[in-house]
Amino acid sequence: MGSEKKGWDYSQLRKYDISLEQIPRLDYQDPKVDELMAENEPVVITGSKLVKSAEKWNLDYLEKHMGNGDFTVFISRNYKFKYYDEKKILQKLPNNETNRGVEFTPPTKMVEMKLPEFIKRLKEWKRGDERLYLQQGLNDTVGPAIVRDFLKFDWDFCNSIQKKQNWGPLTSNHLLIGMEGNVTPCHYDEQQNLFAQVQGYKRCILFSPDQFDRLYPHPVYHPHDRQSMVDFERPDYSKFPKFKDIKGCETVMEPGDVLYIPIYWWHQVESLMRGDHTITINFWYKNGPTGPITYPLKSHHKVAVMRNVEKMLLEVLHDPKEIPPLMRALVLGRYT
Ligand SMILES: CCC[C@@H](CC(=O)O)C(=O)C(=O)O
Ligand SMILES: [Zn+2]
Repeated sequence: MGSEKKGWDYSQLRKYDISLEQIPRLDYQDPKVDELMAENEPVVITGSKLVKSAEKWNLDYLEKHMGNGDFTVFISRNYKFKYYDEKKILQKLPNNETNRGVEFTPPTKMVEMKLPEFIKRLKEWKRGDERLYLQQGLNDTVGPAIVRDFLKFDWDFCNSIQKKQNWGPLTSNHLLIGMEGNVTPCHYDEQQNLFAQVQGYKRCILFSPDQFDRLYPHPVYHPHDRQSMVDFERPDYSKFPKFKDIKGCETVMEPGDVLYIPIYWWHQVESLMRGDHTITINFWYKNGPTGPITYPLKSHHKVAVMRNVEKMLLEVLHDPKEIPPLMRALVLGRYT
């Protein structure tokens, strides 16, 4: 996959003991793109003009035109930005009761920051400093120039995909400005995703939903729901033995590339080390109505079933510790 002529090389990729194939890279006019997407298979779509109007979005342009709004910035003491759901953290409610969350220390701080401050900290960053990752849903607080660029995205291109693949509505576009070396650890989302690279190089490592039992997601009630418990750089094979058999695929995104990340597909995303900052715009879509059910169920349907079983068991048992003995009694010696 190394491609010096394209401005990056292997030394900028973090090293993992994982077998990875290449995600196909196909021109946006290639009919095979639609076939792969229809099969919920990832594909890098090249040559589209989806975010061409944003190719001029360098830091100076953004500072000038992004407006004076507050942007959501995550701050990490290391290079990882593992997502957590605040609503699942034990919280004191106004009436001194608590929600049904869990004790949890967030691994990153989430702050609201003006863009000039974010850019200043990005430019002044040196090794050992806290890392920053701007992750902001694009909304109408941005300046008119950005709105103009946004309106000039190739909406015919993504709307035609949405229609062909029978997806639900576009729910959001997130602007992602990451520092070189930042990593979003392995997780899955419950939406279809067109992941459009605007500036810099981003490595995307993907795993099919059928790798669920090799990636050990946190329990559904945990703030790190949907996130893998496995630390790719130092996997604990005693706790996560099946991770040894993990099989995935990867690509290094270049400006202009659009990666289709299918719903429920695991992905880990890294801004190349010793690269420049990266800018990405993602397009999250609700999934469309499930087509005709065929048996055995597809792996992503089984993930949805497992999530529902977990939620139901938590609802009726209340205590997560009651789940393993009940599931063992239900399965062992009876279904095994
Ligand atoms: C907030 C979204 C982060 C992104 C990964 C990355 O670019 O670091 C991702 O996981 C996605 O687009 O689904
Ligand atoms: Zn994601």
